[in-house]
Amino acid sequence: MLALARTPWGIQVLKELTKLCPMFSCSFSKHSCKNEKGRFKIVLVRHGESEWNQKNLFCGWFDAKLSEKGLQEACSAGIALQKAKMSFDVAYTSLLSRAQDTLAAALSASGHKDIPICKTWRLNERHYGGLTGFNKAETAKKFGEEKVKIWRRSFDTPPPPMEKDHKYHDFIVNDPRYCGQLDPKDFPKSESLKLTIERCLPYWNDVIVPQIKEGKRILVAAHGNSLRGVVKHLEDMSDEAIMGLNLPTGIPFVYELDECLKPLGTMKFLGDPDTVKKAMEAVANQGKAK
Ligand SMILES: O=C(O)[C@@H](CO)OP(=O)(O)O
Repeated sequence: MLALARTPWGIQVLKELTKLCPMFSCSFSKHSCKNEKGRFKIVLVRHGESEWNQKNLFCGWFDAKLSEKGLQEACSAGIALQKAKMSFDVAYTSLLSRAQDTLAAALSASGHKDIPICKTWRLNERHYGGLTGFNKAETAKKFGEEKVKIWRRSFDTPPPPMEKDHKYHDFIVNDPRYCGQLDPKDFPKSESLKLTIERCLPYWNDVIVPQIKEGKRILVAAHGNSLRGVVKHLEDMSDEAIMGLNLPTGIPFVYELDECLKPLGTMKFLGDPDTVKKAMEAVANQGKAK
């Protein structure tokens, strides 16, 4: 079976078989399913509003802090988790403060004390390259809304690269939080959603998935685009469909997963549907010229 999976035509055969019988992929996945009948659950949350979200700036790997509203959103996320009676054994987040601070506030507001927290650059926001620090509405005015939509939401068109003389280049590349995790020569210069998924998925598959399969209750606090990557993967969304997804800040969403980690439906937000809808539209509209 493994030999088959190593050849391109073998991968195709396995994909076709998997479509016919989802259990097939489960039985031959790297980690076998522990709970044959049961369902798994995973909770994901985009960080609360950051100071750069508030100013409508492309942020990416710049370490913007939470705004006051963002901190409140994070606390409300925790209260929503508590109301939904969600408890967690382990949490995952990025190396960026806005995600870590959201996680800390949400855990504390939901009454969690001292659960292990794993931090990885692989859950960072997508790198916004040369656009980092620019105002989204002004960029749309300059280059057109269509171009900005492609930079923000297309699957595989990365924004222009961040050159060495970019205002924020050295802040990011010399940031000590990456020491031991990411070699300066491996720093992205800009990332499309496709590239974001390529660096995020190995962590998802190798670290988070085995924990889900062990029955661990997991909370992931990350970013608009790293989470869009996870959602695309989980829901097997097309490159076109994912363009339409804008995640709101600070509202947790839950996936129920079957024994093969396929979602049993789409994401369920722990929030009032009208508020969620408006918050998603507001994120989409950030790229409109004012
Ligand atoms: O600026 C960013 O890093 C992201 C998330 O805030 O923005 P966008 O929604 O435009 O991808």
